[in-house]
Amino acid sequence: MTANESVPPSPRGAALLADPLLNKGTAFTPDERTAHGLEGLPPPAVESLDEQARRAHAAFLGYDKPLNRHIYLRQLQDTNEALFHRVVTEHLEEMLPVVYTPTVGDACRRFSEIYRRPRGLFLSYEDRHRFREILRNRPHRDVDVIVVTDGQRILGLGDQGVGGMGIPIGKLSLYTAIGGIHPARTLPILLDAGTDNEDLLADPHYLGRRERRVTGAAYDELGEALVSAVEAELPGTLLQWEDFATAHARPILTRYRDRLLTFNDDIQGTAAVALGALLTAITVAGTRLTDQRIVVLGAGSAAVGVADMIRTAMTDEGLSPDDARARFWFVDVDGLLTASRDGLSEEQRVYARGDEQESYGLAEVVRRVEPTVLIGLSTAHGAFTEEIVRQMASACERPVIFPLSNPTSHAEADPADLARWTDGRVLVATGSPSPPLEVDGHEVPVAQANNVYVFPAIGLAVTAARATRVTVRMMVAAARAVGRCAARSATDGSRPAPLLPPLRDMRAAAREIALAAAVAAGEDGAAPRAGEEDLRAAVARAQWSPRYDEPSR
Ligand SMILES: NC(=O)c1ccc[n+]([C@@H]2O[C@H](COP(=O)([O-])OP(=O)(O)OC[C@H]3O[C@@H](n4cnc5c(N)ncnc54)[C@H](O)[C@@H]3O)[C@@H](O)[C@H]2O)c1
Ligand SMILES: O=C(O)C[C@H](O)C(=O)O
Ligand SMILES: [Mn+2]
Repeated sequence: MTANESVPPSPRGAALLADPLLNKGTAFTPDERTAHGLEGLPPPAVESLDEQARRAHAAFLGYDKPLNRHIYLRQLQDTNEALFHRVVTEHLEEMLPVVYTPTVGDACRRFSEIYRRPRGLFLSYEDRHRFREILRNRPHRDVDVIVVTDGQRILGLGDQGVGGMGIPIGKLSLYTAIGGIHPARTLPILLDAGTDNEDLLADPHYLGRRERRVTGAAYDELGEALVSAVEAELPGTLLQWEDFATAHARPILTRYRDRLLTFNDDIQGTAAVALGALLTAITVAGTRLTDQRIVVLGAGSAAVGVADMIRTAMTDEGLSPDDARARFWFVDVDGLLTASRDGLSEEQRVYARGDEQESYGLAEVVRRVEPTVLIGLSTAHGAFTEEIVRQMASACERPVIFPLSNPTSHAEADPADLARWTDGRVLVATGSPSPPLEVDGHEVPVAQANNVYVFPAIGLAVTAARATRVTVRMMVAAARAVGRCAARSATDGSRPAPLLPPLRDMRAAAREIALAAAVAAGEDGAAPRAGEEDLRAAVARAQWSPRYDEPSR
């Protein structure tokens, strides 16, 4: 800071209580209350953070509906960040479905109705020439992680316009609660390109641009305006792309992955968690990755991203690229992807079958292929029917079935049905949280194969290792680390086994996954070289635990 720039005065009194990063509420001590002009403002009781957290948890439980619990927690976050994160961290299993998927989907749908206070930045197409200036209005100077969406493909719910802001906010809450990125160093961004959702366009309360989405060159200009503003104003910040429609997701990633520190969570984060869960599943099943026959329902950016990473792992294990490709059958809304189909993108064409002429539907593909693995990223609720699952299970001892579409209302199957239809032989993971299964009188948790196992760890990795790029090898290393963490908690004999580490151990798992990605970053020249023990220490240091401290602002 130069002599001419003045340090902004620390807020006092009511202004201090209104700053969620400095506010301690009832935890301000009598001395602090005197020193900062707070006497008489909070009620007389002086509480510790733990006491506040217990009271907040009781208040949370006082709401019955998940959306009301979400609103309560968001309001707590906007009032007192340390307290919010303490409560979420301590009750991760209970609160993840409320802060995040599936309830965040409702919060996005009803964004304009439940809106209370601004958070992050809204960048509109009209302002594209002034993004750098607007970025300077960000609430905090130094940012480690940005999550940006344009709201066009929110979970499986389609175009939510500015309502999509719920997703970057939710994801960044978990960057903090799990990855330990300081809340002051996170920035959610909503890129407002308009909306094609007729209900929103007609809704008098809609809070976004009431215009149709810009497309083509204008859309590309919008993305470029964001990237150049971030490069100029926040160089070195991790930029995570989230819930972009498939038509934009991959082109954006291809355009920017070698230019700045960036990744697409739906393509790469999803892939890493799916591969991690698959590696555990085949360990439990006692089979080899290179022997799997994999049917994928859905051929959007998430599905192709998952197959691409599994394919990389297969070639790492000795399969030729062509043989690895031949292990996959993709089925989308028009049926099997075949070489004779028109309109496939370059990434999809990789998986188009040359040996089949007809675009059979899923049931027929499962009958012909006898898959060992069935992955759903289709948004098609209930698409893994009893007939299909029984057919698969008749030809495979331990069918691996991952209905990964979110939220729950779009999942391809319910794990309890899968367990019934396979006599408990299924190895299952879902995208949204699922209640535990009853197997032989025991409760068996169902793994949540959601990119939440990966993105907070990637944030922690790049921050600790001072990485400048997110490389493919970093993501594959993260996936393998997810698998290792899970293998430790998977029971070998029990049916079905949990395929991912328990949510309560996620902060520890995030450190291990981050370490693996950080080591890979060094090997790839994407971060300064450092020894593993130094990196382990750097990761541990970088993981902030929720407490009252002096945030860097
Ligand atoms: N578990 C996770 O971590 C995770 C991560 C990313 C995405 N997802 C979920 O994956 C889903 C898809 O995401 P995307 O970005 O790839 O979406 P997308 O809209 O780009 O792709 C959907 C694909 O499914 C196909 N499809 C649609 N209806 C179908 C049907 N009835 N039968 C067969 N195929 C059908 C479409 O043809 C398309 O190929 C979403 O529900 C999203 O929430 C989950
Ligand atoms: O947001 C999630 O829960 C996972 C994933 O990013 C999705 O788009 O479904
Ligand atoms: Mn997503």
